[in-house]
Amino acid sequence: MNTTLERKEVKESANVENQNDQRSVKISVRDLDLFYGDNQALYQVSLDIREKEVTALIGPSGCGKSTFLRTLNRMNDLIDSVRINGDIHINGNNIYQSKDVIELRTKVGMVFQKPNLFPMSIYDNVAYGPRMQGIKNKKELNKIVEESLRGAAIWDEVKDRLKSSALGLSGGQQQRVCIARAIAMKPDVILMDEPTSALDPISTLKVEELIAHLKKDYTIVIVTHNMQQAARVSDKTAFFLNGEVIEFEQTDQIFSMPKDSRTEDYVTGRFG
Ligand SMILES: Nc1ncnc2c1ncn2[C@@H]1O[C@H](COP(=O)(O)OP(=O)(O)OP(=O)(O)O)[C@@H](O)[C@H]1O
Repeated sequence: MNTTLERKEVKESANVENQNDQRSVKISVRDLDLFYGDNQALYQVSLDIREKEVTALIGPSGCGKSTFLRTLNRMNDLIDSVRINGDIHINGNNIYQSKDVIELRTKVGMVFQKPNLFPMSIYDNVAYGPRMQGIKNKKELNKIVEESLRGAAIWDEVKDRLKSSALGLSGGQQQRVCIARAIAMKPDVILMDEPTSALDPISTLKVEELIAHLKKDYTIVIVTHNMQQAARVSDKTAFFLNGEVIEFEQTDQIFSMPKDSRTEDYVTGRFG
């Protein structure tokens, strides 16, 4: 039987280097610890997220999934008590050494659990970010808005009501407009924190189809409580428990042949 140390080494090498992976590493996380004041929420997280793949983060409530997701675009910086050790490189740049957090959040977009559109028209919601970046030309904005709404598979549903309030759309439509708003910033990476948990099954299916489509162009990291969803949409899955990554592997392996008994217990519904 392996010692704890040997198990840790096996786990870490599986997390960070898999010879079968052809795609290049987009996000590299090493030895990441995160504290809220005196409480540690993440322990020595090390993993590589590859470009144009969907990576799902699963695990029981409070295990650190959302905390980890938020480290990837420094959203935790907004919380005073947070302290972080370790490194995160995106496209080879150490994001905690860079001063330009706005640029980081442009490149690493985020979609939240509940749609959070502004109380303005559909058009203005999607054009908001590009306008903030200084794009004023009407034709250029029209093009960005149309391409983003098409990219989020909602153009046909809203093209005749672009000037109407975005808040008049259904929850599922609003969530796809949120995705369009993220796409309008031309990100590299899209983070999704339980993006379908407030949606009905049909809207959920549409967002899942959209995720499958988006991964042609974007690297996606998604937190989900729904294990069928992780199995349906993701290429890789990381299982978190008590702030640690217990196992990070190809999704089909996590669900059919997990290496760690704790992963198996979780994916077979024995706890969580
Ligand atoms: N803003 C915060 N201030 C202090 N502690 C926090 C804060 N946010 C999260 N925590 C703590 O960090 C730990 C991890 O929480 P986190 O929300 O990341 O877990 P999670 O796996 O995403 O949970 P859930 O699935 O319920 O959303 C928990 O113990 C939580 O109480």
